[in-house]
Amino acid sequence: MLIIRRVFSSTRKVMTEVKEFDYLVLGGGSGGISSARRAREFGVSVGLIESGRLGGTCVNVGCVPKKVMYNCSLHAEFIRDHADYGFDVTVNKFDWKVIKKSRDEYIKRLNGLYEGGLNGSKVELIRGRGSFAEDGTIVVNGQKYRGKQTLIAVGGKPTIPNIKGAEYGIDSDGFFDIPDLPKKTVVVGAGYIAVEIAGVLANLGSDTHLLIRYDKVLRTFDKLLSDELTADIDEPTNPLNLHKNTQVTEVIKNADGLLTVKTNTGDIEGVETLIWAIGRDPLTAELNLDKVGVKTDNKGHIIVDKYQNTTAPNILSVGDDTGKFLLTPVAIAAGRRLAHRLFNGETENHLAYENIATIVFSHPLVGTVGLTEAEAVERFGKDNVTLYKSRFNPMMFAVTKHKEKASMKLVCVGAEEKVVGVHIFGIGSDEMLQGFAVAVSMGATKKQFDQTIAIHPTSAEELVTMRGAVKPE
Ligand SMILES: Cc1cc2nc3c(=O)[nH]c(=O)nc-3n(C[C@H](O)[C@H](O)[C@H](O)COP(=O)(O)OP(=O)(O)OC[C@H]3O[C@@H](n4cnc5c(N)ncnc54)[C@H](O)[C@@H]3O)c2cc1C
Ligand SMILES: NC(=O)C1=CN([C@@H]2O[C@H](COP(=O)(O)OP(=O)(O)OC[C@H]3O[C@@H](n4cnc5c(N)ncnc54)[C@H](OP(=O)(O)O)[C@@H]3O)[C@@H](O)[C@H]2O)C=CC1
Ligand SMILES: N[C@@H](CCC(=O)N[C@@H](CSSC[C@H](NC(=O)CC[C@H](N)C(=O)O)C(=O)NCC(=O)O)C(=O)NCC(=O)O)C(=O)O
Repeated sequence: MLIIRRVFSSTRKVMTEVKEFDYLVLGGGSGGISSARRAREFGVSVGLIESGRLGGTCVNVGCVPKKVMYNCSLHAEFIRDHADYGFDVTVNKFDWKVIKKSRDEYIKRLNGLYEGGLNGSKVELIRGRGSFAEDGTIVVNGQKYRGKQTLIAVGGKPTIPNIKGAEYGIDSDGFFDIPDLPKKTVVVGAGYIAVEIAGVLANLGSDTHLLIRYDKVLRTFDKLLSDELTADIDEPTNPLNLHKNTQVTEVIKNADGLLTVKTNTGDIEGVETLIWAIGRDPLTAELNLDKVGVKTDNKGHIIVDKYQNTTAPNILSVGDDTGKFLLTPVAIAAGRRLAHRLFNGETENHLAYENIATIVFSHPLVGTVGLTEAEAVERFGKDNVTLYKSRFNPMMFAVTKHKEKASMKLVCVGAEEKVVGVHIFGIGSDEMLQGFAVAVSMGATKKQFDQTIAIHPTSAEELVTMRGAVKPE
C-alpha cells in the first residue's frame, strides 16, 4: 500500500511529503524492472526510479541493439559465400543508416512496451536521478521516497582509460550513435564488447583494428575458446586486423578530424572512430551509499551476500552494480528470485551464481557454460579431470572457399565423468548452448551425453559423440 507521510523539515521550515512503498527500486534496467514487476504479482506497492530510458543497458545500448547489428553483419558474411552456393548476387552498397533507423525504431518500441508493462502491472514509475539521504530515503528531484525494502539496480557505465587524448574516443554507448559506417576504426579491449563490436564493424566493411594488451582475446574463458578465436581473427580470411601486445599511449586529433592512435607497437593513422571497450564501472559513486551504510568494494561494486542483501538492513542489490556475471538473464533471475524471497515467503530463494551459460557474439561465435579446464583442475585436481575435444569443418563451409573451424570441449570430473564444463566455438554455438546448459545444471555425465542420440548433420551432434579422453596438460 502506498503511504504518504508528512515530515517537518527543520532546516527549510517547510512540510515535505515522503512517499512510501513496500518496495522501492532504484534503476529501471533488466534487474530493476524484472524484480519490480514480479513483486507486484505478490500484491505489494512498488515504486521504480529511472533517470534514463526504460529497459536500461540491455535494451538501449547493450544486448538488443548489439544483436541487431550482429545479425546485420551475419548478412554480410553470408553474402561472401553466396557465389559458392550458386547465387549470382551483386551488392551495390551497404547503407548503415537503414539498419540504424530501423534498430532505433525497434528500441523506441521496446521503451514503450516496458512503460506499458510497468503501468499495466501498476508499478509507479518515478522519473529522475535518485540518491540516498541520511534518513534512508531516496531523493529524486527534491522529492523523498522510502521503501520498506529498497533495491539498488543501477548497473554500470563503460570504463574510459586515463590516457592523453582518450576523450577523442567513444565507448559502446557511442557505438550505437555512429551515424554511418566508419571507414577506419580502432577498437581497444579483449573482452566481450571489443570482439563483438570489432567483429560487426569489420564484417560490414570498416577497416577495423582490434588492439589487445596481451596475445589473446577472451583470456578469462577456457583456453580452447581463447586460442581458437584469437587464431581465427589472426587469419587473413578474417577481415579484422589484430594487434597483439599493443597498448595505446596517446590519441591525437588531426586537423582533418581523423585520429592518430599512438601505441607501443606503432602509430595507427587516419582513424575515423576509436572505441574503448575495456570493461565497465558500477554507477554507484553518486548514490551516497556511505550515508546509509551500504559498503562497496574497491571498484565500487556493491557488496552483497548470497541473498542479495547489502551491508545495510532492508537494502538489497542485484545486477551489474554487484559486479558478478554482468549478464541480463543473471540480473533478471536475481531480481525475480529476490522478489519471491521478500514478498512471497520463499525465505531460501536466491540465485546460485554457477553454471551460467553465456555467448560471445564474435565472428565466429563463442559459447561456454560451467567450469573452464583450468578452474576444474584447480577445484578437483588434475587427476580427477578428463577432457573430450572435437575440431571439425562445419558443413556450412564444406563447399565454400571461405573456411571456418568449429571446436568443442567437454570438461568432466570424477570416475563417473560428470560434465562440469561445455565450451564451444563456431557457427551455431549461440542456439546450441542453452540445452546443454540444462544438462550441465542437472549434473549430467559423459555417459548420459553419449546415450543421447545425435541429430545429424549438425555441429551440436559432436557434443554427444565425442571419444578419446585426454588429461589436462
Ligand atoms: C554493448 C553491450 C552488449 C551487451 N550484450 C549482452 C548480451 O548479449 N547478453 C547479455 O546477457 N548481456 C549483455 N550485456 C550486459 C547487460 O546489458 C547487463 O548485464 C544488464 O543490462 C544489467 O542489468 P542491470 O539491471 O544490472 O543494469 P542496467 O540494465 O544498466 O540498468 C540500470 C538502470 O539504472 C538506471 N540508473 C542508474 N543510476 C541511476 C540513478 N542514480 N537514478 C535512477 N536511475 C539510475 C540506468 O539509467 C539504467 O537504466 C551487454 C552490455 C553491453 C554494454
Ligand atoms: N554477449 C554478451 O553476453 C555480452 C556481455 N557483456 C557483459 O558486459 C561486460 C563488460 O564488457 P567489456 O567491457 O567487454 O568487459 P570485459 O570484462 O568482458 O573485457 C574487458 C577486457 O578489456 C581488457 N582491458 C582492461 N583494461 C584494459 C586497458 N586499460 N587497456 C586495454 N585493455 C584493457 C581486459 O582484457 P586483458 O586483460 O586480456 O587485456 C578485459 O578483460 C562483460 O564482462 C559481459 O559480462 C558485454 C557484451 C556482450
Ligand atoms: N530470445 C528472444 C528474445 C525475444 C525478446 O524477449 N525480445 C524482447 C526484447 S529483449 S528485452 C530485454 C530483456 N528482456 C529479456 O531478456 C526477455 C526475458 C524473457 N522474455 C523473460 O521474460 O524471461 C530485459 O531487460 N528484461 C527485463 C524484463 O523483462 O523484466 C522483446 O522484443 N520484447 C517485446 C515484448 O515483450 O513484447 C530472441 O533472441 O529473439
